[in-house]
Amino acid sequence: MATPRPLPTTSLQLPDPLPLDSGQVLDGVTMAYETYGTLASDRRNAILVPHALTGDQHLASEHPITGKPGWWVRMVGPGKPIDTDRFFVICANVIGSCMGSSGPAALDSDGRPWAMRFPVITIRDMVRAQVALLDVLGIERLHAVVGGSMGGMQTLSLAANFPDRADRVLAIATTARHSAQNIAFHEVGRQAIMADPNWQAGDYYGTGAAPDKGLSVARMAAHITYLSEAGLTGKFGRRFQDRPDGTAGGRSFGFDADFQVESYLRHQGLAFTDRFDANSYLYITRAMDYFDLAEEHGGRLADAFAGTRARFCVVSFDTDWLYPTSESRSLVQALNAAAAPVSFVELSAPYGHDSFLLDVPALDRVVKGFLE
Ligand SMILES: CC(=O)SCCNC(=O)CCNC(=O)[C@H](O)C(C)(C)COP(=O)(O)OP(=O)(O)OC[C@H]1O[C@@H](n2cnc3c(N)ncnc32)[C@H](O)[C@@H]1OP(=O)(O)O
Ligand SMILES: N[C@@H](CCO)C(=O)O
Repeated sequence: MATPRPLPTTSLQLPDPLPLDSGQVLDGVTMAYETYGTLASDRRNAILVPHALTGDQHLASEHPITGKPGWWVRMVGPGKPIDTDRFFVICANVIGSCMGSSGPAALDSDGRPWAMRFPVITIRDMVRAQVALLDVLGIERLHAVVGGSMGGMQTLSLAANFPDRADRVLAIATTARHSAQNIAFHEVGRQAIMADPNWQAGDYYGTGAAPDKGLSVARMAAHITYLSEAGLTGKFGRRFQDRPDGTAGGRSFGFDADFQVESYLRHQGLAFTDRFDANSYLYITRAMDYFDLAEEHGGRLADAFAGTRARFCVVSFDTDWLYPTSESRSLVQALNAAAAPVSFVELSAPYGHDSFLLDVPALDRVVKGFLE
């Protein structure tokens, strides 16, 4: 199958100041985004794909830092479930992130990095920025909005706050509210970053020493939550890591990475620091923790969807303990109570929360079917 041909990453400045949930207003917001496929003359074939916590606009194109394929290249492209021969697909880096859209690592109008002067943002703020981008692109109504994890939160927020903007809403491996456990894991990560002496209250840009140790530990802890016990056992079990000289590993009676799973996590943590900014990690995890769609709409989740005319599809994975199926069921019940048309499927996959990024053919079928 042909590789999708994205336009190169583009960025633009939103024409109007962006009002934020905090009460602040963000001026001169930059949105970095990629598009795939061709916009139909009636502009009705657009699909917005918001990304997850550490994702970016490189949905189906090579990542410029890691050189790896885009994070959903298996899902998006010609003939794929999100078929770029039919649909015009838009993926924008969320505000607060670090791949070109406005965020703590970007420069303020005074030419200095925002750092911790960047306002605290919410999922709804991210969505406001994406809707403003759609306005600039002249897309009034989406064929669909599709996202997993934090991308799924954005699909729900868009449906709730901009009910006329999407015909279909596909929310995968997500939740309508961050739980105490979700917040707790994020707090461990944030504390690891802020305890790193290189963090310097967020003013580390240009010092040559970023809080990589803290960010790496944050990612290690978070990465465990994206996997499943069975997945980790299947991949590594209690096997020892070979030593750097190639000899068989074992108990070192020290604190090297004796076990493969330790070595793997250290690798995941370190690799993450190459592509992600520690302050962005603070801001985006905070936005996720604040996410509570019911609270935003008077306390009853069904009321969040009162004005929607979209069709919904909710997908969970049986091994996802971060956003378990029970949370998807609550979401579906709320959609039912709002009389919104919704289909729901719990898919079986061994990989845990990150199953939505991996090879799960049943997910491909659900996505393709729902977009028809
Ligand atoms: C939705 C969005 O917006 S995208 C989100 C952002 N993107 C991501 O989260 C992608 C990063 N996450 C991952 O890669 C996640 O691990 C997954 C679960 C999605 C990918 O799973 P898999 O493809 O099965 O990869 P896996 O988890 O086995 O990791 C492979 C990596 O671990 C390394 N590794 C495997 N075993 C070991 C070990 N014993 N010691 C050290 N490193 C190891 C591999 O060398 C490989 O490294 P590389 O990525 O630098 O090439
Ligand atoms: N692993 C993905 C999903 C987390 O929810 C990410 O890093 O964004």
